[in-house]
Amino acid sequence: MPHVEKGMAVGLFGGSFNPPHEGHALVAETALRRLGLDQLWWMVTPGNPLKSHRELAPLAERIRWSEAIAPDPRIKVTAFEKRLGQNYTAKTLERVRALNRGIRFVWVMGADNLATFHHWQNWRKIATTFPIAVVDRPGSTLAYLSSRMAKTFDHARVDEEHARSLPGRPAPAWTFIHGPRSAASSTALRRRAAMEKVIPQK
Ligand SMILES: Nc1ncnc2c1ncn2[C@@H]1O[C@H](COP(=O)(O)OP(=O)(O)OP(=O)(O)O)[C@@H](O)[C@H]1O
Ligand SMILES: O=C(O)c1ccc[n+]([C@@H]2O[C@H](COP(=O)([O-])O)[C@@H](O)[C@H]2O)c1
Repeated sequence: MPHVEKGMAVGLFGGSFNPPHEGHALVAETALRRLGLDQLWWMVTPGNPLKSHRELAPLAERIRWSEAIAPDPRIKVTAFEKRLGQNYTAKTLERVRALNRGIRFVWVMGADNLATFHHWQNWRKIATTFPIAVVDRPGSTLAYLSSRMAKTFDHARVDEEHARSLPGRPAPAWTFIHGPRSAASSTALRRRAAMEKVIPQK
């Protein structure tokens, strides 16, 4: 895990990054700025437990691509979940907390994940242990109206005006951050790359 100093505010941004793109970079920069973070850990997962791994590029490549797209020194690209030998976020966060007392962590994710968050292993435990920042994504702006997580923890929603206070808040506490958006997606990039293989571009 990256080195941290006591009292720091650290965002945890997990993803497949298969491949990483400008949308991810925008989420990272938005989280750093709006949450007032000292660091953002860009956590490349060995594999999302809910997604097929058929098209998943090797971890080493996803790390290398991520480092190239995230030059801000506050962004720490890491894949420590692989070393922990598991890919469930609740378990990862338990380890992160145990090994980093005195750090103010926030889980950061795109709004599309808000809609499916209640399918994650021990999702209530995550939401009652870590503050959560949800960053807007085209197509998922209204996810907070219908998602089970948002409904369950409606009482714990923090106005985005107070987003900077999120790292210090006891969970449950979550906010939805609006701002510049990017429609980029890894699926679209993989499709384009596959097309270019079939029809080589000049
Ligand atoms: N364009 C985007 N805007 C906001 N959040 C995003 C965007 N793209 C990805 N994210 C968020 O970044 C994290 C990592 O996403 P992921 O690596 O799965 O990218 P993806 O483009 O959604 O991939 P795929 O298309 O393969 O599902 C997730 O929390 C996701 O919600
Ligand atoms: O723990 C789970 O059950 C779980 C289910 C789905 C996704 N996640 C995590 O959510 C993060 C975003 O995943 P992804 O594939 O949308 O980039 C990544 O860190 C995944 O490991 C975790």
